[in-house]
Amino acid sequence: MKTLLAHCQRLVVKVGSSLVTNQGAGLDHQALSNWARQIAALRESGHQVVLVSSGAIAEGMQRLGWKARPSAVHELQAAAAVGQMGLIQAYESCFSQLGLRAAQVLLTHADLADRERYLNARSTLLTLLELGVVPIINENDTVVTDEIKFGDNDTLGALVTNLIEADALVILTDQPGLYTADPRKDPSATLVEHAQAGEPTLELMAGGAGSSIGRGGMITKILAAKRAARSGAHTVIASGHERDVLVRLTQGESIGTLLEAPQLILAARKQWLADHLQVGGQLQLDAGAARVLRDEGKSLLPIGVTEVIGEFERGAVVALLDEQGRDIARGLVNYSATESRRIARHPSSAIESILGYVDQMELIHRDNLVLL
Ligand SMILES: Nc1ncnc2c1ncn2[C@@H]1O[C@H](COP(=O)(O)OP(=O)(O)O)[C@@H](O)[C@H]1O
Ligand SMILES: N[C@@H](CCC(=O)OP(=O)(O)O)C(=O)O
Repeated sequence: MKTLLAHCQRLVVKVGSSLVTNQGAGLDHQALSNWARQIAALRESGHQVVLVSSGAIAEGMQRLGWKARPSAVHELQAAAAVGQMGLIQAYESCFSQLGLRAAQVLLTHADLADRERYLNARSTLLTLLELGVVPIINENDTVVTDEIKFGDNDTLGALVTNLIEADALVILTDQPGLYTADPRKDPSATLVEHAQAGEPTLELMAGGAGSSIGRGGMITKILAAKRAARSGAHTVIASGHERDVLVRLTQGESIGTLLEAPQLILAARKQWLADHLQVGGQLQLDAGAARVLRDEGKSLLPIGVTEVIGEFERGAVVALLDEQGRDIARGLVNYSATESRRIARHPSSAIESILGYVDQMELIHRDNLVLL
């Protein structure tokens, strides 16, 4: 069990408001530089890390000189907009001192529910990781209100985990992990070291936030672990104050609470693609394309498509038909039906001259394709 995280290469690390701020008084710069140093060490050891960080509202309150968290949503949104500047400046300075580039990415849950935006966010994040950049994500609080009311970046962490198919979600908070009851209220509560993500009993243990700074509490972390497990990712809930917590976790040490995903990533993703999305259209494949997909696990290139059936947007789920018309696979398509029709039967090298731009060389990337 100890070694589970040791096998995880792509990680989403989420740090909550309760950690990022210094008892509510602005940002804890020492803590930020500490995580940046650990993330730099992780990159050195070949890991890819996306950071989901809260703290915009807390920092905004400090900058605006507000003593108490406002209850009016528009004031929270204003504070988040002011504070996000400080948050990202602080990270930028920590990472640049370590010779690492960071990038700011603001997302909403709705962005990730929209297929086209989902694919755009996915390819941007994966490109940033390939470039060795550390993406720092927060909610785009200006355009949403639900999240800000519940203060729940845990869910965003899980959605990002699903989006980039991370191997693990590490949720750092102000407690050593999940306890059998809220330890602030029940001193006899004990630490849960290991459980299966999605186990219903976990939800009974978790209470709301313990401080006036954090909002979601443990329940959002438990639900985030359940969601992360849908794409096969394990979740660890641990204290952000624990020395070298990220480095030690990836070395296989058992710290905090490990919520294990029941399925392997590919199996879970397969299930998700096969179960959760309706088919927007169909692509008729030639015999060669059907064979390499089936036997060699390749991506689908436009040259192997003979006909495009239906109307769909980029990011739609389409069915892939073999020469006999059998539905052999599902996949998320990188081009709309109109574009797909134009590039079908052509080599990928011709995409740019036909469409005037290239998004991806594949019509459907292998990672977004499941054989039935
Ligand atoms: N079963 C539990 N185990 C641990 N902490 C719990 C539990 N139930 C509720 N909590 C509370 O959840 C808080 C962490 O959530 P929150 O304040 O929202 O943090 P964050 O800002 O890191 O998301 C803890 O400080 C604790 O008081
Ligand atoms: N996006 C906002 C609120 C997010 C939030 O409070 O989340 P969390 O403390 O992680 O449960 C912020 O950065 O302040």
